[in-house]
Amino acid sequence: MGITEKIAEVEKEISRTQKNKATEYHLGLLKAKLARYRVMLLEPVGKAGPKGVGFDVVRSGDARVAMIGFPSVGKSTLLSKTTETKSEVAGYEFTTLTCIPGKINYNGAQIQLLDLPGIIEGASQGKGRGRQVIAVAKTADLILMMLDATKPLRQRELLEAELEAVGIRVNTHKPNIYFKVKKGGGISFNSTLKLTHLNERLVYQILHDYKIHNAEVLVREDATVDQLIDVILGNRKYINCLYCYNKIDAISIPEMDNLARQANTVVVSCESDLNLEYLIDQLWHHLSLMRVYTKKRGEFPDFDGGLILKRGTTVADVCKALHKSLADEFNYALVWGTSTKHSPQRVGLTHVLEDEDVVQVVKRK
Ligand SMILES: Nc1nc2c(ncn2[C@@H]2O[C@H](COP(=O)(O)OP(=O)(O)OP(=O)(O)O)[C@@H](O)[C@H]2O)c(=O)[nH]1
Repeated sequence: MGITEKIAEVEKEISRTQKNKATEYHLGLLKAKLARYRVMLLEPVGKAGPKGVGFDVVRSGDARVAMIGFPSVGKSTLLSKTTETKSEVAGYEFTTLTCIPGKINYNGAQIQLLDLPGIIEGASQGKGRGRQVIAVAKTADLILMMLDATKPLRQRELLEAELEAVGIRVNTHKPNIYFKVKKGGGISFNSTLKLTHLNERLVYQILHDYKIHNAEVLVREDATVDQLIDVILGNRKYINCLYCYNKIDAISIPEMDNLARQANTVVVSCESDLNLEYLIDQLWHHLSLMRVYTKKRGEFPDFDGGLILKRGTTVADVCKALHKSLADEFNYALVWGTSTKHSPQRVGLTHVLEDEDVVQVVKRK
């Protein structure tokens, strides 16, 4: 029996099994098995496929957004409406796969938008080009899930299930579980709170299933079996996802209102140019980007050449971005903006900046 058949069989058994306290243990083991098979399918050992070639798009700009969605949801239309002129959009063609990168300029940042065509369906089953596409999706700072507002809501569930199956976790945090494989000493299992999904026996069995006999496990949240498996496998990617419903020109206002109220969701019409600016603004926010302007003593801030940084950036990061030795010569910085009580305020290297702050670095004499 091939891996795909084995996966199908375990999936069938999981869906057949009723979910209750009595079956929790059995289900946990099935999930561990399923995750193990999926890893075998997606990351085959040996030289199953050309590594590093086939689907490699040069990273450019300040952030990368991977757009996924079923065919004909309007991905190409969005790309042509929001990104730079077609002549600058290069097509990367590798066998059957074409990935089109476009560039969005917003707030002085360059955001690379990748159109990963028709990708994801069947990717978790190891079908065709899926594997390389997933590798690219995993390098994204944000996933933009394009959905068709005129189609049933199930499309979102299908795409989410595919992402889940290939090890991409969206809009969630890394489980708070400490896990370390050891050379000896058996398995030590502890938790800092009462667990409702995991117990010692189940954790031992799952680790046993992965042929891990010596390890330290410390669970610091009421984690599920799936979260434990994610931590054991260790190759999960936690990426934020923005849901974009296109074609709102073709649905009623109450329907649109319903969609727009969902979390992390933007509704647009690419064809009628509705709400596209808001979509780009939301991309910027979900990417957690911010601008910081620098200023020399006695001069106006350089509002054209701002630095694009991740939210949570400190003065030390700005120094690093400006010059590698600047932090060593640093005396103090003056900051104007919302991160300070007064403007300007004298701050040190650890001061956390906010969007549109102006920074003047004063070096030691
Ligand atoms: N009503 C409506 N139709 C749209 C809108 N945006 C795109 N379409 C139509 O949807 C169809 C598919 O659009 P594309 O941009 O080619 O979709 P795609 O997702 O790139 O499709 P693939 O290349 O097959 O992956 C086209 O006929 C568009 O005219 C929209 O906002 N409203």
